Amino acid sequence: MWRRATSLSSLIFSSSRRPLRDQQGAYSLKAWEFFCAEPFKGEGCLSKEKNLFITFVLGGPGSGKGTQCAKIVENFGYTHLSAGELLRQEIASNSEDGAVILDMIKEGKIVPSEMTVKLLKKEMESCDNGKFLIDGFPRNEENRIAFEQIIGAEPNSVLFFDCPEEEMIKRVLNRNEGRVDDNIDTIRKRLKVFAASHYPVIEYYSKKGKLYKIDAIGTEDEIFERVRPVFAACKGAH
Ligand SMILES: Nc1ncnc2c1ncn2[C@@H]1O[C@H](COP(=O)(O)OP(=O)(O)O)[C@@H](O)[C@H]1O
Ligand SMILES: Nc1ccn([C@@H]2O[C@H](COP(=O)(O)OP(=O)(O)O)[C@@H](O)[C@H]2O)c(=O)n1
Ligand SMILES: [Mg+2]
Repeated sequence: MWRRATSLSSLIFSSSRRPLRDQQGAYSLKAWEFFCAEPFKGEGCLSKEKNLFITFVLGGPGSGKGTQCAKIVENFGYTHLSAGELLRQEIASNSEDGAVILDMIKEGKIVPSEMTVKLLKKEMESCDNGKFLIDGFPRNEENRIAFEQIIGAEPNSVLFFDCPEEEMIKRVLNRNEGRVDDNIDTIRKRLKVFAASHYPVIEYYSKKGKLYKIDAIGTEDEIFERVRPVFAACKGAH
């Protein structure tokens, strides 16, 4: 069950251009309740003193996660951690893990969670900012559980960019960043992995009332206008 099916999401992400005034008021109040919950104080290896405020950013390959994260950072002062980017940096470092990771990425497979969470943890620990956008993670239940166990934190909220497969394929093939996995064969494998593994994660956060499903079709700016109210409602709270 999506949040969209409930009052909040239908208000935030409805295609209606001008929500009614009282609807906007209701939305603001609810968004405040959901998004501005007490920041999580890390209880795992991350300092207990650090107030963590975590948003997971999910969606298939090419759904626009990275593009929208850049806009959120610019407007709302988050630190962006892309799981895929951290894995690519690990490959570039020529470490032992890097060799394993390269093989997995070429095949469109999900890298063992402890490797990915180790990289996320290192970044989170070395960052003064406690507000994190974690992009492309968790991609499956194993990722989700490993994060909870190793970091000792849960996300405050989860964005899910909902995009049709044909649009994702088109965008990835046009991405032109020289990635080893942005070719049609690997994309098809990644889409299969995505279809097989993302739903339980989405469902888990939906049941917790933390999921915000966003229609990922439109221009980058149009999509950001669907994202903005979610963060704007909370600006100044952290
Ligand atoms: N709304 C959009 N419409 C068309 N192209 C987009 C849109 N958002 C992002 N793109 C482009 O699609 C490609 C994939 O976007 P990206 O943000 O890297 O997605 P993801 O991180 O989900 O794989 C990039 O080349 C990006 O410039
Ligand atoms: N949590 C994650 C994130 C990415 N990855 C790997 O890294 C690849 C690229 O991830 P990405 O998030 O940069 O890809 P996009 O969705 O941005 O296209 C994935 O296809 C996986 O092989 C992973 O194994 N586990
Ligand atoms: Mg990306």
